[in-house]
Amino acid sequence: MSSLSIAMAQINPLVGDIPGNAERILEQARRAEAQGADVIVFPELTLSGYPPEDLLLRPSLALRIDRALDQLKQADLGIVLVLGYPKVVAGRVFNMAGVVARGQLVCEYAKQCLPNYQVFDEVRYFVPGDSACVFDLKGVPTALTICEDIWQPGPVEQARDAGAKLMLNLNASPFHKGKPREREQLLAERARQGHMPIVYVNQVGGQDELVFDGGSVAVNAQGDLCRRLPAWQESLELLQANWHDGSVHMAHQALAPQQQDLDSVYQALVTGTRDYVNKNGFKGVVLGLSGGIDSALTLAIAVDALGPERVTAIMMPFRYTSELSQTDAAEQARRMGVRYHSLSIEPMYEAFMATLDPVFEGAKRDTTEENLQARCRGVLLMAWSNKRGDLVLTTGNKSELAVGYSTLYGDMAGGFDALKDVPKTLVFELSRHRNEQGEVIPPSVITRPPSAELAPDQKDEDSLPPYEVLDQILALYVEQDCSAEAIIARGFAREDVERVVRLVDINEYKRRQAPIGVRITQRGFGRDRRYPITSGWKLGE
Ligand SMILES: Nc1ncnc2c1ncn2[C@@H]1O[C@H](COP(=O)(O)OP(=O)(O)OC[C@H]2O[C@@H]([n+]3cccc(C(=O)O)c3)[C@H](O)[C@@H]2O)[C@@H](O)[C@H]1O
Ligand SMILES: Nc1ncnc2c1ncn2[C@@H]1O[C@H](COP(=O)(O)OP(=O)(O)OP(=O)(O)O)[C@@H](O)[C@H]1O
Ligand SMILES: NC(=O)CC[C@H](N)C(=O)O
Repeated sequence: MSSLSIAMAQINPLVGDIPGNAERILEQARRAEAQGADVIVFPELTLSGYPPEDLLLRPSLALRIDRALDQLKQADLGIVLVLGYPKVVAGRVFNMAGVVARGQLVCEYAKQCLPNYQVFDEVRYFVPGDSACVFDLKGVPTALTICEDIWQPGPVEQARDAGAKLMLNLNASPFHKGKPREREQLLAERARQGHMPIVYVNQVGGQDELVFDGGSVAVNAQGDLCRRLPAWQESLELLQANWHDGSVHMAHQALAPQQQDLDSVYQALVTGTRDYVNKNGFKGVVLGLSGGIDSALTLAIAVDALGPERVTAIMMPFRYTSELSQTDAAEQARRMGVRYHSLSIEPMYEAFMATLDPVFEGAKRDTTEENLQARCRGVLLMAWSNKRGDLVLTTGNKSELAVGYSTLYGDMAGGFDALKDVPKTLVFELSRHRNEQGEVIPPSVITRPPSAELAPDQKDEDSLPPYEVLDQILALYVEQDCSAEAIIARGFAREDVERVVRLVDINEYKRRQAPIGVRITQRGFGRDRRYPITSGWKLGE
């Protein structure tokens, strides 16, 4: 019998920072070696980060990767490195996993299953591999696979047939609600199918609209979960295995708890916001705090992501802003300990109207005046951003973005929208959930009916179906691709469905100009939903 100590390195690489990622790899490898690990496993495309998108098309890619691999080979490590990188071979790019041992690249495996659905478009960049890679790891025949390879039955069966007794699987598997459970079920099935344990290492952290939860795990050949790393943080943990009677055996070891859905979604929003702000070098964030629930939840996320000292909230009252909105906003800012200012938009609104009145020639009031209020606020927030170097957080939720219930260059002006993929009903649930950990949002913000306060006594539900109904229709239409008729057949009022579906379709132009935000569902308004703006498609079908 011999023992094998496997370090699982759940790291947060920075996309494109190949030298920096090589340093991160070396730092983790030295730590793992000092703890006695034989091998260290990193996530998919460790050197480039995931997804590198069109950086993969840059002419200097091969040179940069070769330089980093040379640095790793020359590092004089006693531990075996298993890492991922894009590899250019005769002008074709492979999504590669490589094993570096004793200063040599001892074997390489090219990903065979290239995901090309939802947010993934690997076929645009990579050529698939066609064979298993089994190498000797302290006497154990060990196979490599990369992320999507494990979502299909082929590569595991192929590795088993090639004699592998252990599988190391490198991942960049983005989060959506429910995904951690889905992955663990899948891994159990694959381990049983391959008759071998699988060590699954995922990356963690935010990358533009994607967020990676980590949640790396190891399952034994029977499909039992033996190890789970904590979600939403970098983690380096050692996994002990024994090799005897021709099999790798793993006992149950520490299992970080699996989170409830609301916890994991909230953490996804916090992680996505934090990494966007930090990785893009912003000092902090600023947002308009209206006393409504969207900006309240966005503020809580920002503070949990960055700490109160990096967050500024600005209330910008107008004649329709209620007293309650102003006291709630000030109270929430106090509870969260953030910088708070109140800047009236009355004078600038009046100045715009005075300029426009002669050319509008007494035209009746409509949404023009409402949008002007939102745009005055957008101008102030962007001025703060320019002067102070803070990123403007917008606050639009998925329901609003779906139906175009927001103002271009007004409340849509900004750089990042934490709630972009969060339906309004989930905004309420998350706000209550956050308050259970400490009441940071004044309860009246959660209990009062939502209003844009752009006209006297305005309520969102005067112009939209109730959010419970709206969100169900949107989930069916946007996330599940149902037709309007199919949604009506499920019992929703024809009038509501036709109106909502029409609004979704005609507001594509607005979403194309919206800031990016954290994707937490299987279908966000981003990389995974690409509709033409100019389109003759009959609405809603
Ligand atoms: N296909 C297309 N391609 C490119 N641009 C297109 C376009 N169609 C219109 N446009 C442009 O877009 C303009 C219309 O968009 P926009 O100016 O945004 O204005 P619009 O969508 O007409 O109005 C904003 C709506 O959002 C509501 N709102 C505003 C602010 C906050 C909230 C809230 O509660 O969160 C709700 C407000 O009550 C109103 O119903 C048009 O005047 C035109 O310039
Ligand atoms: N009086 C205000 N002071 C500061 N910011 C405001 C004010 N009114 C609106 N905003 C900004 O514009 C965003 C959209 O606000 P609006 O009230 O129109 O819609 P909402 O979707 O109900 O948002 P919220 O629930 O945050 O009020 C707000 O989240 C906030 O960032
Ligand atoms: N990077 C990948 O291959 C990811 C694809 C995979 N199905 C996942 O989401 O986990």
